[in-house]
Amino acid sequence: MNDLTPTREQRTAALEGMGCKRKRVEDIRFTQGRGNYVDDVKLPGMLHGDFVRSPHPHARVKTIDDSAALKVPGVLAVITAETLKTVNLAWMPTLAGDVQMVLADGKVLFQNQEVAFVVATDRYAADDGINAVIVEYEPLPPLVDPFKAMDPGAPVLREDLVGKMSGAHGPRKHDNHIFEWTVGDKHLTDAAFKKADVSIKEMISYHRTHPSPLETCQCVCSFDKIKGELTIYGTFQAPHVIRTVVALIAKIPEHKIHVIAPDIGGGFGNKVGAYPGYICAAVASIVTGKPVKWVEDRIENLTATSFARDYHMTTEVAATKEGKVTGLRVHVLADHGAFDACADPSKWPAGFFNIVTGSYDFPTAHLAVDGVYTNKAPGGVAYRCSFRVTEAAYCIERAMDILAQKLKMDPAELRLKNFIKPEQFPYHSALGWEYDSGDYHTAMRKMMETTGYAALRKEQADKRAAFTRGETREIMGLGISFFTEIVGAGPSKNCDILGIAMFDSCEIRMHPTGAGIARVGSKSQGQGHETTWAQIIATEIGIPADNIMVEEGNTDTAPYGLGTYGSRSTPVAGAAIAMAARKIKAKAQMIAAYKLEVHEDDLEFDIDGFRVRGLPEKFMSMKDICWAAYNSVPPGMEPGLEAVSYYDPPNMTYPFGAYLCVMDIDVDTGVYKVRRFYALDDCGTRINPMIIEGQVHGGLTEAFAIAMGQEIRYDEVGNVVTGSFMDFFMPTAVETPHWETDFTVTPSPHHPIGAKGVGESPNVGGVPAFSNAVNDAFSFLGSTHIQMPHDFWRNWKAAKELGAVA
Ligand code: PCD
Ligand SMILES: [Cu+]
Repeated sequence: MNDLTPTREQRTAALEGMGCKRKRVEDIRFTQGRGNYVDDVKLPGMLHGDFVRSPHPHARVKTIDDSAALKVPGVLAVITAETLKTVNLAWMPTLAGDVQMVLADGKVLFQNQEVAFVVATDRYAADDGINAVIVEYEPLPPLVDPFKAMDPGAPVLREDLVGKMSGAHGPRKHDNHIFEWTVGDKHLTDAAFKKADVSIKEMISYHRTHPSPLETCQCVCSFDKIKGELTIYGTFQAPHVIRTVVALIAKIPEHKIHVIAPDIGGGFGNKVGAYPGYICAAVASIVTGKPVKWVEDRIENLTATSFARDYHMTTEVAATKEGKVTGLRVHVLADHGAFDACADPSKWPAGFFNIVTGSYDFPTAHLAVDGVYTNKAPGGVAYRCSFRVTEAAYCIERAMDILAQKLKMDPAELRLKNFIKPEQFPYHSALGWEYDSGDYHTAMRKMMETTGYAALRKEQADKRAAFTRGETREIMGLGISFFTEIVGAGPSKNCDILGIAMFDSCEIRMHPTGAGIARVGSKSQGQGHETTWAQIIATEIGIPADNIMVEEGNTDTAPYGLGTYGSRSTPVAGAAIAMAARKIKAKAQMIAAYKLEVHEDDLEFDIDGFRVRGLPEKFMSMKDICWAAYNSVPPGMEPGLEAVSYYDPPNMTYPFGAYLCVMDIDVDTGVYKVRRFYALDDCGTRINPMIIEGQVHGGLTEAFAIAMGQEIRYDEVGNVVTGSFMDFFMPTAVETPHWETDFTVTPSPHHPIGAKGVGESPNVGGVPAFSNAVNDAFSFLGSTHIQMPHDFWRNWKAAKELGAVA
């Protein structure tokens, strides 16, 4: 060896593999305005479609008169439910087993519901056309309050379901009832409550909100009449699922449908489902023979394509007087809006809400969820949380604080006392999950030490005393959240979408010169998959990440995958990538053995190639093996170096974290200041620490938004009053707090590289930390639970109701 021979460290660094803070390769195009989004797709002769929407939350549609609209210059067609009926597309199936109107069929069920689709030569003409369509409505009484949905005299919303006393998830109790879902042991839980020394009961609501990605939902549909082929460019988090759904409902053979999800400007769950715009643009393209673009505006996005949360959780915890939890009972009233279009795996009507026992060792628990229809937009998407996990984490983390308050115990101490212990993993929860791994005590103690938790409590006690003496008008809150996420849907034994098992896939093809392409079934919306997927391959096969091109989103080239949401890409697609890489490596080893004239078993992998055991100078680099794969493979072996893997995970992964929010609130104005926010995340093996940090920053910012003001609100007659960023809180850099991030590493025992998801964790853990901080600040004035969102006005109102403000 001479001085120019790279060291092992240098060889490892050159790969930029797992653990490296590799710069995001996709940002080169994004930061130079060279991204290719759906709105950048401009096809020759392309038309534009836009919707006539209902001003009423609940009304009968008497007539739709399009004669004036068709006279508007540039308007070519007006599509209504009647048009769609001719192709059997007036209604579409939802992911939750319900059906949904594509365009109003006799009735409208929420404000801004799609009523007619106007197709024109440009967007302006389409808009003029919309204004010229005359719709005659007969208003009906709106049902806004979910608690009144099952009243005997409640207006019946879904006339198509009248008399159907059973739905996709079992029996229905009322015409406005969708399902009841129960888990756990009711009998044992009731017994635990009877025996309990202490118990708490609280109605904890997680208000309706919306993911509102920067780029709204959109598509371009182009039907080629001669070939009978439909190409759809769209903002899809799950392109293959869209292809299958289109094949099933439009009866076009699946190989004649090309779905392409180009660059996506944020998804956050909003782009999982299928919306009327996609169907209408496709039908319009088939009818006109021209490509048709549909791009929703901000108001349409906020008010019509999906929502998140809207869970009303009556929560009870039983405990001993020493603070050991003995039982959990939760009833959820879930407001699903006008159609059940919840984006969950098919068998899970309330997603994975049964993770509600959280990080604690509850010997017994019982959960019941009732889903109801109201005159609100349909949806129920995850919004940066794996299928109702943020609702569950909020529920249990608020409840633990309320219990601590009742027991007069420190909430950190109460948590430490009840955590699942490291030796209990794999842990079987009372509500049916098997937690793969965790070390909660270590994470919690690290959080407490790093933040100086004890000193902060002391400061709080002093401030409270000063407040009581009238020396200050500021109160201080410490918001702890210790969450357990469940991500990586999922094992095919219990997770599917419309019958398709939730595996994921990767195909790697190595080229002769030591570069390659990896095609994956996931679809990045900003997460940085082009960067991180190449890092996994780099470490696995010893080819620099820079030499691996990652491609996602084109259903013609990518292997079938279930897409990106629920932080499933790392747990599922990430595993498929590692497994495909290992197949490449196994073949490479055979080639190297042949070339080095040794037995395969005499070789060991060494960073970027294979070395003969005991003969360190006999080495063949991966790069050279790639070349050999195309000219001198062992006799009988097929040339080439490529592999495919479809990975069905044996279990979910369970990331966790310990967060602390330190907040000061001025009682006279309700103005809060987030003094500190510390977030420790454990996502197992870390692929790219810089991307993880970015994910945590983004997720915490959304958590901050949700907890502190963001809300989709309806007035009492069903008008949606938060339809723009004037009213819907979207924090900018000005409001956003400073984030302190930290980590521990507890690998997943079943994942090939030990990684768990992380993208959603900060939202799941963040919301309770903020809310607990506000509640903790006010608790000494006598409150137990103040409802989110905690904007200035509500804080001031809370202070007033608690007698702190005259
Ligand atoms: N351990 C680990 C984990 C992870 N990672 C990284 O991180 C990321 C993320 O991941 P995950 O967790 O796996 O996830 P994903 O699947 O990929 O994704 C999803 C998520 O993601 C998040 N994030 C984000 N970002 C951005 N930028 N954008 C967006 O849109 C978004 N979204 C959000 C959401 S909402 Mo849902 O849908 O609601 O359910 S779900 C979600 C990527 O890149 C990866 O690779 C690493 O590195 N390591
Ligand atoms: Cu969720």
